[in-house]
Amino acid sequence: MNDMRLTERTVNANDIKIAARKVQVFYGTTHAIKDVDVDILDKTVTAFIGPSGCGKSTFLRCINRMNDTIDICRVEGDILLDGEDIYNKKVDPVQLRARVGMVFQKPNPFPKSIYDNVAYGPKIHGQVKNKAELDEVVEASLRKAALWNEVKDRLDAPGTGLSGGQQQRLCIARAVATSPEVLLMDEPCSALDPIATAQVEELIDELRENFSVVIVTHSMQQAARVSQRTAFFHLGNLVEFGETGQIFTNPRDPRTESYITGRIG
Ligand SMILES: Nc1ncnc2c1ncn2[C@@H]1O[C@H](COP(=O)(O)OP(=O)(O)OP(=O)(O)O)[C@@H](O)[C@H]1O
Repeated sequence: MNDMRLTERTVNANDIKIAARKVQVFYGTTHAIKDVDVDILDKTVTAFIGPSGCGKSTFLRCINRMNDTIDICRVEGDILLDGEDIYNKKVDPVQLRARVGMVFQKPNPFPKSIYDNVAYGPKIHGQVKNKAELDEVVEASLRKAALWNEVKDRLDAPGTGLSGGQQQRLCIARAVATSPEVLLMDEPCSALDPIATAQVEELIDELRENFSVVIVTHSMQQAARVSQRTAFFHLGNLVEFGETGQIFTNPRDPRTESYITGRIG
């Protein structure tokens, strides 16, 4: 823990982007998330930490309704994006996911070219007028994901032919291409080497200039490096939520302290 570089950055925007209230999640009879209230701030990186199985990914998936795709999963309570209930019947989950993008633990590029992987979202959401604009979005997104230099000469090659780390950066480029307001990242660096991890962490820091990032991570060093706020989950409960520096240096709950000092997990 000594090499942990605690984030000194202050939170600038105090706007609440996502407000979760009394959120409960069940998989059949398994009660995976219990009464979670949390405010995710705009232009802020929020880290979700906690031992395996505590519900981090489940709660993350509530924020863009990815749990809708799991038959036995039931979500209760309210999740508001800019004050609007994302579980309202009028909300189209596909539109929601353009606003609340997601990067998964395992890179999952489409079986398409590198170019088409990134171009897909802006095209289906009608965000570009012509090929020149699309080219610009593709290049800008690949640059943001620190992948442009490695792929600029082979944009027509299949995305699935890239290395694991490159595929993950391609998925990040795909997610940022629609200019989401919120980006959810579920252990995005677990398939990356230290260099690519550092690039992605840098990218996360840049992304928060424009929107909110929520990252699930098993690495407390990573949480400390990239986030301004940290939420500690344990057995489906949100035990503690606050400024990252406070959570790591002065946790209020003994369960948080045990986890960050390596006694549970
Ligand atoms: N698709 C599913 N079907 C049934 N139960 C599930 C499903 N996904 C998760 N669960 C259960 O929900 C609980 C929380 O799991 P979740 O994957 O959200 O935890 P996590 O904190 O992200 O874990 P990890 O760090 O290991 O990824 C666990 O008890 C898990 O077994």
